[in-house]
Amino acid sequence: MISVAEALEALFALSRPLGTERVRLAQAAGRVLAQPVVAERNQPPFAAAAMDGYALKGVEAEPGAMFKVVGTSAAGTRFEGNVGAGQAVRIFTGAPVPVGTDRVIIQEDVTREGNLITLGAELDRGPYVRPLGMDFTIGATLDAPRVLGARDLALIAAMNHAEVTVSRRPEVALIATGDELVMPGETPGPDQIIASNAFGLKAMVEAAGARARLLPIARDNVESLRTIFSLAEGADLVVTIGGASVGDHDLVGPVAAELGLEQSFYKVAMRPGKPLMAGRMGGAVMVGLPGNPVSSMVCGTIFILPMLRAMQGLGAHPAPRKSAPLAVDVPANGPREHYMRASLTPEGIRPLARQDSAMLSILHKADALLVRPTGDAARKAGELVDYVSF
Ligand SMILES: Nc1nc2c(c(=O)[nH]1)N[C@H]1C(S)=C(S)[C@@H](COP(=O)(O)OP(=O)(O)OC[C@H]3O[C@@H](n4cnc5c(N)ncnc54)[C@H](O)[C@@H]3O)O[C@H]1N2
Ligand code: MOO
Repeated sequence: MISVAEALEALFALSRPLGTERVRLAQAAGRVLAQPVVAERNQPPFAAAAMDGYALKGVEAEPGAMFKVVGTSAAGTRFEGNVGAGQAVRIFTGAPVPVGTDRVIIQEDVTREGNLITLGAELDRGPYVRPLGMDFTIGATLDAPRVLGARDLALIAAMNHAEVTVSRRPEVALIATGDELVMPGETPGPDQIIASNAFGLKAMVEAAGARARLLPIARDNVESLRTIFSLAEGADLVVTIGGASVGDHDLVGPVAAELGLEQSFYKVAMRPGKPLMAGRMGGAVMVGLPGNPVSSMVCGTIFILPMLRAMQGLGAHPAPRKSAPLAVDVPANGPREHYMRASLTPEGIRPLARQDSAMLSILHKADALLVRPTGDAARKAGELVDYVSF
């Protein structure tokens, strides 16, 4: 059995970065920016008013001073003239500050009669002028790679780009296997259960930028598995769920081998998730997840998500870890790296009472996976331990 770190290395070796494509900005949220974005303009492109009021020369802004209003500068339509001594221009937020002025007096500090304004006894400090390029200037760069979020997209739009170059979304085919499974909403037979894993994994991989294809359930026979594998044609990553262990009905490995799987590894020293397999299958990477519901979701978090990030050009990095003090004592760990379902409390991280890899209700309560290294000694409450957040 190989270690989790070795398995991840092998998976990264299989996960080549996919190509890139251009997408409209409105479709770019959540995508991975593949090329830097460079500002094509200054923002603001002119000195702009930050408040509604009157633009005038700052040196003339004395309490009680009077000015003649000679025009208007609105957002979108500037005042074209030159503003002389004793003159002011009515101005609105976002409008270009006229030539000859460098200060905006807010309208609350002004009384106006006809074309004459008088400044109040106490003036706001101002100057309420945003200099040209105050936000960013031509050539300012947003670096790649990065996952594009709301703030990135607002900035890229302001830089005047209608499209961006992003990594192609990984196509992920999800194959649940087992005679015991029926789809949610169907009526299970007496010995059947509901197929849940592929739904959790679909949500997980889509949140990581992939496009998921939920294939029909493959039955525990060679023909059915062959047929469903053929529906995965064209995917970048084929993920099977279940049928990975050593039982007579665990046929995923043999059928995948018959279909050309070049196996990279089988079995990892981790708990849950031991019977994990992976390899290259034609143009795709194949990962065989264990069927136990918690095992498949933990393996999704620890292996599939980092692979999807690597495929999208974000680099080969394990699931990010943080550390927290233990809220309780924990016993020594065995020979497999243990990802314990745990909750983060004000007292520290606390493993949940039951750790059976079949229990989705426990996984659902957990907000962290407490990582116990292989052969780790017993640990006391208060000792710092690593965890992976969900
Ligand atoms: N003799 C041994 N038995 C087992 C070993 C072993 O080393 N020796 N390993 C155990 C471990 S650890 C795991 S994990 C499981 C994984 O087995 P498989 O990957 O072959 O999974 P299945 O047997 O198909 O299913 C296990 C369990 O999960 C349920 N399941 C499967 N798919 C789904 C799904 N899509 N949605 C919900 N539940 C699913 C299935 O009904 C079983 O209850 O093997 C141990 N055995
Ligand atoms: O490896 Mo299994 O996933 O412990 O239940």
